[in-house]
Amino acid sequence: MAGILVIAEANEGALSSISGELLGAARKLAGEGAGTVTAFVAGSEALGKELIALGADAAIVDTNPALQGALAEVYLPAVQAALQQSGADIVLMGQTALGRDLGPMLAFALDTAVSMETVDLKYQGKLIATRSCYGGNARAEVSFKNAPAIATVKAKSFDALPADASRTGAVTTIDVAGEARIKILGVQKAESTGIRLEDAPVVVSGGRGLGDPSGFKLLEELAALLKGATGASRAACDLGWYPPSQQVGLTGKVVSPNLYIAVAISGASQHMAGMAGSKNIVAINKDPDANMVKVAKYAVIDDYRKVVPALIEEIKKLG
Ligand SMILES: Cc1cc2nc3c(=O)[nH]c(=O)nc-3n(C[C@H](O)[C@H](O)[C@H](O)COP(=O)(O)OP(=O)(O)OC[C@H]3O[C@@H](n4cnc5c(N)ncnc54)[C@H](O)[C@@H]3O)c2cc1C
Repeated sequence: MAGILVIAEANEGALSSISGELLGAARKLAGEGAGTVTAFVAGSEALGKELIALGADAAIVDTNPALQGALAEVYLPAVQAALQQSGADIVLMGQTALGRDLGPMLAFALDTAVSMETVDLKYQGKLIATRSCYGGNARAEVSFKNAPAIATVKAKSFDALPADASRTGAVTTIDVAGEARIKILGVQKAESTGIRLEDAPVVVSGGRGLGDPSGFKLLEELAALLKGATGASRAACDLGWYPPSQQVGLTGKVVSPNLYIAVAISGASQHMAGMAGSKNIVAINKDPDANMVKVAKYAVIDDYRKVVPALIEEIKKLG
């Protein structure tokens, strides 16, 4: 057995961004000798073709409608069938609502182990996974005694490859689903206005140093001018100053924008875990020794109440 099985995810008929990122990771491993890449997805054959374009050598599409509820116990026998069909000895899935349950469930069923919160992967004759541990303060490299090696991969850990419509590969269908012991009574969408935090090219985040929730109004104004989104540290969210859905960090969203403006955020490791991949970091902080100032490309050392309004005025002048 050799090869990689990627568990792709789709939402309302469209592939989720984690699917492309997992295929980016799988292609890297394939380049290091891990074998061919098979992608599994629940939905239509068209999704299978999209997965081939994004880097899969073959795709297995499960057309059973029961999988649309994205319950791990319903997915389990389907993924086992895909694993058998593909002959893969590595399984990659997202650190998502589905992957968080499915990874351990699959590992238990197959008497193997799972690397959760995986942030990097390499293949050196066997899979080696790097994962966050100790609340994001350290990273551990793990390998696997048994096969298959299973990893749930954090969003934004790998880049998706550009879709290449000229790539070819077999798309096969299966119709397998487990029994659901959980009944979904309803689905409530999180309210969101404007650009999604995870997709925004610019993120302006605020922390406890804002002093009160009104500081976020300024940050929202700055973010809107830069066509970006507003995020927050956990401390600010825990104080009830900003919605938890906008929290950046280890236990929040992972973002990698072109520009991350951290306003009154100290730069704790758990916050950094969510934004360290940003291309350019700007810190606005009173404390020159704050960790965020140390990692930033540019820093303004002053009270944000002076800096942010001045920045807004200058940006407005640019038109
Ligand atoms: C298991 C675990 C998971 C966690 N997950 C997350 C997570 O996902 N995301 C996250 O953010 N945190 C997370 N945390 C919390 C994290 O450890 C920090 O406590 C938190 O990030 C601190 O938030 P902060 O930077 O806003 O606040 P503080 O650390 O209090 O920093 C406030 C900053 O504001 C500056 N400041 C104060 N006043 C002003 C002013 N007027 N103008 C300019 N600057 C000013 C200060 O100099 C300071 O640097 C987690 C912790 C644990 C244990």
